[in-house]
Order: sequence, then structure tokens, then C-alpha cells
Amino acid sequence: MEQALAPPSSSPSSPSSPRSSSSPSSPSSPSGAGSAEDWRAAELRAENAYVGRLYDRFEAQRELATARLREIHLQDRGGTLQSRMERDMLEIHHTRRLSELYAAEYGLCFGRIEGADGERRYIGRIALADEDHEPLLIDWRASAAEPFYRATPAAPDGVVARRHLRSKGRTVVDFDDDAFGVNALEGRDNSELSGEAALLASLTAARTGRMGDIVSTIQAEQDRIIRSALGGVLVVQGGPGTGKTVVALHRAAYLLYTHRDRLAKRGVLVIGPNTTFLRYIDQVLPALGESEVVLSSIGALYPGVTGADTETPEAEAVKGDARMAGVLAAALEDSRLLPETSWTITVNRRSAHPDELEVGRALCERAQAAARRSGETHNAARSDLVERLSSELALRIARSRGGTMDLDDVADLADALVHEPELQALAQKLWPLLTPEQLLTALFGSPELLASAMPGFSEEQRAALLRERPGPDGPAAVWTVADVPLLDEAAELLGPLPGSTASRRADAAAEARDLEFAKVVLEDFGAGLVEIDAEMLASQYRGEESLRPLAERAAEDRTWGFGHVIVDEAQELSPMAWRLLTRRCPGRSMTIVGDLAQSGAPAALSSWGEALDEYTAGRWRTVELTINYRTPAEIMRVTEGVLRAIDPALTAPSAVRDGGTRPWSLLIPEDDPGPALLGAVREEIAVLGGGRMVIVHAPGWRPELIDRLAALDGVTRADGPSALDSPVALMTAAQAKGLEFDAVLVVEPAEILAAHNRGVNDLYVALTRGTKSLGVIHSRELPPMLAGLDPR
Ligand SMILES: Nc1ncnc2c1ncn2[C@@H]1O[C@H](COP(=O)(O)OP(=O)(O)OP(=O)(O)O)[C@@H](O)[C@H]1O
Repeated sequence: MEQALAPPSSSPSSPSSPRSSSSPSSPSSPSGAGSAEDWRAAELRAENAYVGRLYDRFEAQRELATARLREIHLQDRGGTLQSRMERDMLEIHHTRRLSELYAAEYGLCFGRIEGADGERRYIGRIALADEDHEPLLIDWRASAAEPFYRATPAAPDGVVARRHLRSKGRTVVDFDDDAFGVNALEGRDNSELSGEAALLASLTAARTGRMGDIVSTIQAEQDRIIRSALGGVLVVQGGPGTGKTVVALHRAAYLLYTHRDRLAKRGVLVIGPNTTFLRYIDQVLPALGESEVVLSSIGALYPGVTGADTETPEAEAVKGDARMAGVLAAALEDSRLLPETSWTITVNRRSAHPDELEVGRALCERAQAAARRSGETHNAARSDLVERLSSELALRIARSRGGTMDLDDVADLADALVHEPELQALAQKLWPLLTPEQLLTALFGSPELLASAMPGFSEEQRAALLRERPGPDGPAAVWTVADVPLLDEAAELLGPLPGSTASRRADAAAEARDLEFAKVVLEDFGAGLVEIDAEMLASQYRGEESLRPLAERAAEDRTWGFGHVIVDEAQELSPMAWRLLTRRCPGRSMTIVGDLAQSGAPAALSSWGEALDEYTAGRWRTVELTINYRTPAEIMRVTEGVLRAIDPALTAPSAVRDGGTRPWSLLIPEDDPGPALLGAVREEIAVLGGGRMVIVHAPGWRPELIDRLAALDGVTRADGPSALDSPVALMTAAQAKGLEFDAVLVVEPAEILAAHNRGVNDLYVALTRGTKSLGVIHSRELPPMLAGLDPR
């Protein structure tokens, strides 16, 4: 372990400047307890004086941004287009600055490093400078802050001393020192941990039901991942509690800070497994001053649909299978009909001489071939089919009229035929205009279509997809999470319906004019001032819309390409979900975090290559996180057998601390488990204090017992809106994935194991959610892989 730095012989740092000219702190033992205390008190006063000065500067900045914003709001809303654009861009700029400043208020400054030359740098949530532009505080994301996180006794990176400041409100209440290089004490054990006391204080604090940021205690192995290069795909593999989620979120903030020009216009997308998880993490980025990140789950990535969590495991596995892309293409092909020999249509019905036309199979095939050759998406290609039909039929009519029409007449006739209702009806049979919802509804509602489009699947797999067609008499369409990648895939094949494309084309000229104008405005402002490019700016001013946050615009647009995509719990994604995500990230700049040992989804991955080789072959790299910050060593020992059952080659991350509480088990009667179960849960709630607990049970486990547990004071079901806010949540392992609690109660582990083919992974997830205590309650025999529990 790095040892706390003894009082330096030099005087406490001057509060007037971070570039103190005092000599490097050198460890020297205080002559007695009294002098050590005096030294600490003096250091604290000096730090508070410095931090007080930072807050004065911070307030001045906040007042400035508020005043500027007030001025903008007082301005006349009218004026020329250019002045309106300028005003709106300044408004965005100052609003963002203000929200950054508000976010940075607590824990504004949390550390300092001192170089061999005696220069001290204070590290905090944002950068601040004095009136002469001399830096007072370094933003944690700046490269100058890197040594604060990276320096270790073995590799001090030019740092001789590091101090972590701990604050309450705006007051520094304590600090911890680490010493390096020449100043490090003999006999230290070269621990990789930095700011150990601050870290442990943060890890042992009671959980609030919401994840917090870790800017003040990021560890070296985490920092390397956070600051890793933007390009390509970075896979972060790590066991439970290694900080994958929190690192991924800090990486989003770091990337937006470092590559704002490239990323801010396209935004960063963060994908989590479900809405409860997204609520659990949604405070982290705002607390880091970032609001331009879109948090979403796969089920919400298709605009207008919220995927329900109601799929059977069988259907989920089939829908996630990569072959479904081919199935949708085949279903689309099946929707394009052909006559046995011919279909007859009548055109010019209103004229004295309507034309009855027999449209033979060969012409239909030629028309379909023309549409296929166009290279357009299905719906857009329909116009090529109609054009081919109408021109051939116009020629035929011309011939039937005995050569009285010239070429222009024939062309006019072909144009007129396009609008003939019966020709359009014929086109709809040959090449139907479809929405993604219609294509999927038709496929899932027809055993014949399923059989024809899914020859490589078994009877049972096809049957898993079959469902009653929604409609006036049937049930309303309910789309599930597993349907969302299919809807998106179908949308790629189909493209928009022609109306929408046509109207876009009609606007093209106006668009070009606005774009030129917007470029001029952006040049005046300088690139990168606000998160918008000329194209977006122009589009904002075409309609009545005011400038809207990127997150909102991106969430509504299925074809939005994000600058960077971060996927959490990535081991759960099906191959179809991967296809969707790679479409949302055309530059293939991604951070993928997950733990293959925790995969519980039926269509989940068994290796990262399975997901990534197809889309980013040779462009993905893996890093590993190895320290478990969440779960104490006593609990991790209990999980060893479970991890071995998942894969004997896997090793658990090493726990950073002991918890002091031994995990226990309680046997309750099998025939009437209610009273004993409720009694044990009540006891645990009584000792919970202000913390949080989760009770993890198998999916579908004894509904009557769940009801009784849910009726206890302070207990909430996972699907309740306040699942994260109440003291105790009732959840399955899938629902608890990614979350953490002070105390964990696992009920009937044998049922969790037996629930599905990845039950053992679920049990591993359940056991590793806790920061303090673990209890296992069972009426059936304890699975042998669960060794080391103290029976109660
Ligand atoms: N450097 C750190 N300083 C303080 N707390 C940390 C640090 N690293 C991780 N933590 C805390 O450890 C806990 C686990 O982190 P996180 O949820 O990101 O882990 P994970 O790897 O995503 O876990 P899982 O795979 O089990 O969901 C969180 O409370 C997180 O804030």
C-alpha cells in the first residue's frame, strides 16, 4: 500500500497560487502527535483558503454566464434570420456553460499534485483561471490532470506528492497524501490503489439507489481506459463491480471534452440493459456537466416504439439470431407476388374507350427486375417498377391505336398511366409499399410466410414467433424489446414510404440555400463553439422549430449516426441488436463494456469476436479491469464455485477490501416457508439503517410469496416506478443486473439455477450485487457450488 505522507517539513502550500515555490513535500516524521495535529490543521486551513478562492472565481463565472443569458433573453426575439441564429447559438453556449458550472458546485476541487519542481496543480471538476488567465484549477479530463490518476510509486510520472481533498459542501474537511519517487516512504507495498482512504470512504458509504461519479478517486487502470483513443472499438471486459459502468460513463465525459469538435455534433449514445438501469445511472453524466449524451436501451431505439419486456425466452432467442436479417429479406421477397400467367387491368375507364390490358407474368417479372436493379430500398424502388409497367403498357396501347401517336404522346400516356388506380393496385401486388410494422405483422401472423421465409429454422422456432394478427378484432400490436432490432432491420430494407422521400426532395432547393447561410453564420462564430453543424442549423431554421437539444433530435431520428456509442452490459446483446447498433455508429467508434460470465439473455454472446468480427474485424481491442470495488472479499469467496461452474478458466476480480461480515444461509421449511421467510426479511430490514437492499428471486418464483414480501413496509417490486428509491427492491437477477445494493438476499438459489439455461450466470449476478452483506434463504437443498456460507 502507498503510505500516507507524513507532515512535510516545508510550510503548508501557499493558498495564493497552485504554483507554490515551496520545496517539494518531503516526508519527515512529526516530532509528536501534537505537532502532527497542528500540521494537519494548518494544512486544512491553507487548503480551505485556496478552495475558497476557487469558489469566489467560480461564483464570478456563474454570475457572468447568468448575466449574459439574461441579456440574451431580454433581446427582441425578432430581427433578421442571421441575428436570430446568432442569438440562439449564444443562448446554447451560455446555457451549457451555466449547467456545467452548476454541476461542478459540489466537490469543485478534489485533489492536487506536486511535481519535482515544486509546482502544484489543483485538480477539479472544471477548469478555472484567475483574472490574468493563470490556471487555478485543472479540469480532471485535461491531460495535465492525468498524473493525478496514473501516478503510482512504481511509476510516479513526475509526481512527488499527491493529495486527495475530501469536502462537505464547500469546506475541505480532510485530506490524504500519497508520496512517490524520492519522497515515498520505505517499505510500502507498491499498491496500485490511489487515494486509498478517499476510495474506501466512497466504497463503504451507504448506497442511495443512484450511481454517483468517481472523478476524485478514479484508479490508474480505469483512467487508462477512460482516456483511451477515440477510434475503433474498445472492449472493456471485467468481472462484477470492477467499475465497467462508471468507467464507461466517465469515458463519455472525457471523449466529449477532448473531441468536442468531432463528437458534439453527432453526440454520444450510451446503451444500458433496461429503463431501471438507465435511471440508476442517469445522474452521473449531468453531475459531470454533460447533458448531450443520449441514454437509451435497445427497446427504445426505434422511434415511436417502446419495446415491452414480455417475450418468451424461445422467441427472444430466435428473434435475436443473426439469420433473422435474411428471414426479413425473404419475407419481403415473398410479399412481391406474381400472377400464374397474367392479371388484367382496365385503364382510361372514364373515356369512351377504356383499355383492358392483360399484364402477363413476363412483363411483371421485367418490372420487378427493374425495381431490383435500381439499387434503392424497397419502397423507393417501387417507382422504377411502375415506370417500367407504364411505359411498356403505354407502348402497347399506342400500337393498338394503329401508330397514330408520336413518341411524346406515348410518354404523356405513360405518365398518365402511373396515376391509374388499377395500375397502382397491380403495382401494390407486385411490389407492395410497406412499413416495417406491416412487414413484421404479416410475417408473425402467417404460418405459411414463416415456413417459407425461415427454412433453416425448426418447427418449434417458427412456432415461437407466431402470433395473432393485431387489427380491429385481434389484439393491438405489442412490440417487444426483441422486435426492435427487427423493426429497424426492416426499416433499412424498406426505406421510407415514397411520400416522405418526395417531400424531402421538393425541399432540397430551399435546404441548399439555408445551408449556405448557416455556414456563413457558423464561420462567424468559429467552429466548435456550439454543438451543431451547418446542416443542422439550417434545418432548425426551415421550420418553426427552435434549436432543440441534440439528445432530443437524435432520439427521434432512426437514421441518426452517433459519433461514439457506449454499450453497457454488452454481453446481453443479440446478434440482431449488434447489427442495429453498428448502423447507429457509422464511424465504428465504440466502447463496449461487459462480462461474459454474467450473460443471461437467451441470444447473448459467448465471445466478443462473435459480435465484433463481422463489423469491425481487426479494429477492436480488449482491455481488462481486474479489481472489484463493490463486493467485499468474504462475498467473492462464496461466488468462486459458481464462477467455476460457468467456466473453470475464468478468474474472479480481486476484491479491494474485506467487508467484515460473513455471508450466511438460512434454511426455511419447504411446506410453509412464508412465516420464516418474512421474519428473516423483516430482521434484515431492521438492521439496514439508511441503506438499500435487494431480494433476488427466480423468474416466476412463487407469486404468493412475492405478493407477501411486496406487502412488507419499504419493499417495492422491480417494475414499480420507485424500485430504486425504496429501501428494499424485489427483483430477478436479470432486473438487478448492473445495479448495486448495501445488502443482498438471494432466495431459493436452486430455483434461480433451474430457471433457464443460463441460470448459473444469473446466480453469479445475484450474489455479486452487494457492497456489504449477503444472505441466502432456501427451503430446497443448497446447490453444492455455493460453499462457505455460515448457516444461521
Ligand atoms: N475508482 C472508483 N472510486 C470509487 N468508486 C468506484 C471506483 N470504481 C468503481 N467504483 C464503484 O464500484 C461500484 C461498481 O462499479 P460498476 O457498477 O461500474 O461496476 P461494473 O463492473 O459495471 O459491475 P457489474 O458488472 O457487476 O454491473 C460502483 O459503486 C462504483 O461507483
